[in-house]
Amino acid sequence: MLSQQKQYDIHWLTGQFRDQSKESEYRRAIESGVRSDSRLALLLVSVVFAMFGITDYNLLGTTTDYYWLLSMRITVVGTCLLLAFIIGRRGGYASTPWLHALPLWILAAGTILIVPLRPESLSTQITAIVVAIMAFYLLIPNLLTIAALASLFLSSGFLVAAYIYAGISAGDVVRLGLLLIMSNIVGYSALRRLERLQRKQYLLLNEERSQNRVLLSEIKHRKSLEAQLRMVAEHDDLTGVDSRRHFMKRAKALLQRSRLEQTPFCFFMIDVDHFKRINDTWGHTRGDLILSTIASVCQQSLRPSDIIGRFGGEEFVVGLPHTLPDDAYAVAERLKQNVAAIALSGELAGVQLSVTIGVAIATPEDDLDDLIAHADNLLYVGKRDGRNQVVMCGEST
Ligand SMILES: Nc1nc2c(ncn2[C@@H]2O[C@H](COP(=O)(O)OP(=O)(O)OP(=O)(O)O)[C@@H](O)[C@H]2O)c(=O)[nH]1
Repeated sequence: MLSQQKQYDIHWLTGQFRDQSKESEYRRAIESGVRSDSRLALLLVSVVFAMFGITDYNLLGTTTDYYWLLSMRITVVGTCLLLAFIIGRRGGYASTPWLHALPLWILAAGTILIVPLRPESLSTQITAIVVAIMAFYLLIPNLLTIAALASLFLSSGFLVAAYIYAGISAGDVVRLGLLLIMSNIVGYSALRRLERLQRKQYLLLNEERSQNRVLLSEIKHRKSLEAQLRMVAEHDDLTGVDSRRHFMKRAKALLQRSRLEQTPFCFFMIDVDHFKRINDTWGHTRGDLILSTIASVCQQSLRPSDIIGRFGGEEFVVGLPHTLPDDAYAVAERLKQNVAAIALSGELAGVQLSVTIGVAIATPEDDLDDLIAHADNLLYVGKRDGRNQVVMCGEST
């Protein structure tokens, strides 16, 4: 809890996270944005710095001092452009903050150097220094500490140069110093506020993202739970075929559709013969195994469009949409033969299995309960007549 609080703590003076790993993570996150902002700001500052060469010419003409100033401006602008290029390419805000600090120090040094070369234009330069301080804090994306140090270097360097080369009085130095301190305080406060706000915004965004992630995984988990529940509800857990409830739902829908489309629909009621004897002889566990083997053989004997469910105990039901009576009869026969051909292994080897099947054909008036009743009656006939047979509307084998 304490370390989590530390992670979210922002230093009052630097405007950075107290937690170093969090700070590095933040810097990495904003890296690409900072890179392009830095590059753009350096390009603009270079253009402005170079343009002041015109005022140099107006004031100095083609004197030695002018050429000194010109060389200085060319050096500063050239270095800033080179740095803009390097920062744009690989100016890692997290790993190389000094690369972002360097242009500030170069610009500050260049600005200070103007004083000894153009001491008579000090009043204009004071305005330029105040603007430069603001630009350091606000225009060039930088860390608060870097901006503050470079700005203090600019302010103090300018004051010293003004005192030595422009010959201003000690009183003027104090007045100028106060003005520059004020500019620094304003710039510093504004950037500190910005740094804090950006970090808080970053934290909120991160929090929102992690909440979204939790929510997504929760949704995923619920969906998989739902799927599992549906699977359990819709399937018989011993045999894997449809549960009775699910089968009835599907069969009702298929029957209704076949009635609407006026297509044939057939229905099987399948009962394993003498299953009580199997249970009594081999026990319930082996009985279960036999039952699920029969179910899977039944399922494999059907088309994918047919549906099969466990009606209860050792009884299965099958719905066959789009199936004519003769075809249904053939399917039931094949199913019966496939069950009879099951060759059990181990101690069950030699156990002969068989099923009796009642096949009902849906008439336009029949609902599902009618079909079940018809198939059940036919199944009863088959059982009575010796089992291991298919019975369909009076036909039997
Ligand atoms: N192992 C096992 N046995 C079950 C299951 N459900 C029902 N049974 C048994 O299936 C047997 C069905 O017996 P009966 O209804 O008398 O019918 P039968 O012995 O198959 O005889 P016929 O249907 O007349 O051929 C009963 O012994 C039930 O206990 C089950 O899930 N597993």
